Amino acid sequence: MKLIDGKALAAKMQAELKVRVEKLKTFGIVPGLIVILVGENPASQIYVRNKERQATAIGMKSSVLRLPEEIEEVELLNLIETLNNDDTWHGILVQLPLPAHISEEKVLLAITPEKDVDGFHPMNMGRLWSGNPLMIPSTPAGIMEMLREYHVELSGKRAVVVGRSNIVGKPMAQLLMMADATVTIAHSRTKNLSELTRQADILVVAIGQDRFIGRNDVKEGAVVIDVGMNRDENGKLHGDVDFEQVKDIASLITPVPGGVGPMTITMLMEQTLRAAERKLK
Ligand SMILES: Nc1nc2c(c(=O)[nH]1)N[C@@H](CN(C=O)c1ccc(C(=O)N[C@@H](CCC(=O)O)C(=O)O)cc1)CN2
Repeated sequence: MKLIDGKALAAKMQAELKVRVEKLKTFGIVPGLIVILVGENPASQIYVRNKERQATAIGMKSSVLRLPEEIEEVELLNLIETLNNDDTWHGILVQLPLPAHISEEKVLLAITPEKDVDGFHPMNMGRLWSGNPLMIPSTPAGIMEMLREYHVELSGKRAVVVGRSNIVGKPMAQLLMMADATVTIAHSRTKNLSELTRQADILVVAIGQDRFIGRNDVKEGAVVIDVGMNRDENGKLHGDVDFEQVKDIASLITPVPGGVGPMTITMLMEQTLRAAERKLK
């Protein structure tokens, strides 16, 4: 077994992004990312702080708008509209999850697709599925970078994605398909799931269930990517894959923490930089 070190790859990419940011600044463009956080979800607060820190560390302009939990949906939509028209910001993102009284669908639709660095706007999702992406959701984009970095051959390989969310499962499947893998999407209602996962050369698990995939669900030599982040009663973080059971079966495996997570934020920086670089064209 070899570990896929997401933390190390993210650090390497950040150094490369910093160079690109400096270059863009010589053309008078300072890439800007604005993050909107509604409420006080403790995990979201950490992710948002990390996004701001990372953006600043690579030389980008960054700000976080912290809004009260009880903000009205219309107020949030108006704010997004103002940011859509503000040239300071090349990337706008709304941290998820949102409070229950706010429609996630309406909010994501309000962000102009050119600034939607999360790639969650239906137009960006559609463009990805049409094979002509503008913005790609950060988690699957980061996974593709990891597979590239570790020279994982995808063409003609059997990939199984467990999870069908708009944020990870669906875009992941499409990116793997664009790389000529033969892709199956499985989910919580899939019958005989293990039969499917055992056929996977590349297994991506994003089902949100603690250590859901074990020894008997993985083919010998498979590449296993774990998107899960589940905290146990002691606060210890576990993936959707039982790392201890699977580590000696897989040829490559991502740890949790230190695998997919760090790449998610770095790919967000990359998308923001790309959005700013488009201003040159
Ligand atoms: N607007 C968005 N909201 C959310 C997204 C997203 O991509 N866009 N994804 C997640 C949260 N998320 C980024 O926002 C995120 C989650 C986790 C990590 C990470 O680095 N995890 C670490 C472990 C952290 C810990 O100890 O808790 C790791 O895996 O090593 C980065 C980003 C939902 N919301």
